Amino acid sequence: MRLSGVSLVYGSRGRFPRRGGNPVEALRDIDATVGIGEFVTIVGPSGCGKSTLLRLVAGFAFPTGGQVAVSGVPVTGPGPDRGVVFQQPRLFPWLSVRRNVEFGPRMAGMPAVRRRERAAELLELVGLSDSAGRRPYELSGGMQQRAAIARALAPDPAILLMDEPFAALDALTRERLQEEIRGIWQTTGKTVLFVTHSVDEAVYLGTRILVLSRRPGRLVLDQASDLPLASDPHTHPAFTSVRETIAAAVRRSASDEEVT
Ligand SMILES: Nc1ncnc2c1ncn2[C@@H]1O[C@H](COP(=O)(O)OP(=O)(O)OP(=O)(O)O)[C@@H](O)[C@H]1O
Repeated sequence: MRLSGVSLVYGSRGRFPRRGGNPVEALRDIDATVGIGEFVTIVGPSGCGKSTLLRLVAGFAFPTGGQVAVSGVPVTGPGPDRGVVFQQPRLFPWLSVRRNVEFGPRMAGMPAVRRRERAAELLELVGLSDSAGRRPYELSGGMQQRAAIARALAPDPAILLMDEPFAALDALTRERLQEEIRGIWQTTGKTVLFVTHSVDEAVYLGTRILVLSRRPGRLVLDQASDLPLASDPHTHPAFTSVRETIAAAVRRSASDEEVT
């Protein structure tokens, strides 16, 4: 995935019109390349354009400058190669968990037997096998978010885009899901782009951490993190130093100083 000189101004060129408002420059001149299998976290002050960046990769919005390309092809809209998980699970309340997971493959015309197998594999992966027949409202917030992850993975996308997926969960559930998404990433080998407000979460999960400045979002730090995957990164001495580097960059970006 490559972002080349990506800028986005809401309300310019008649796109994303803001009634009665001035154009809002959300992102400015972002250059980044994300390799296959990377887990890239994006962190930065509120309103700096993190979600906008994800929406551009998802194909829900288009840059007003520069280009977003996936596998060398410019993004022209959403596609089965990119699965999205939002802060709210957005499950279909009238469908069972299994049918929610099967929804994408069903739309893509996958035969019923294969669809069922796929849903069963994914529900096992996210630990929801026992809840396959339940409706979303019968599940806790954490379970709903697990179901949303399984649904996003159902079309077997190469890239998983996650927009603050654990922000609405209680601390304990959030920690558990952070651990689980690391496991899922290791098992599936997906490329993950993960937006978060939390420096700890960004450092815990990311093999690479991107820090955006306050609006208009510019890339002020692109930090690789080589914390060992086999162990709990929190317990690794490097965790604290990477965390401090990222936290300092976020603090500086929030106060608009340049990060060198
Ligand atoms: N459709 C829109 N029209 C106009 N302005 C928008 C639109 N969507 C977002 N914005 C503005 O663009 C800027 C970036 O928004 P975005 O949601 O991408 O930031 P964010 O970093 O994800 O924010 P947060 O961390 O608070 O969720 C904000 O100032 C926001 O108000």
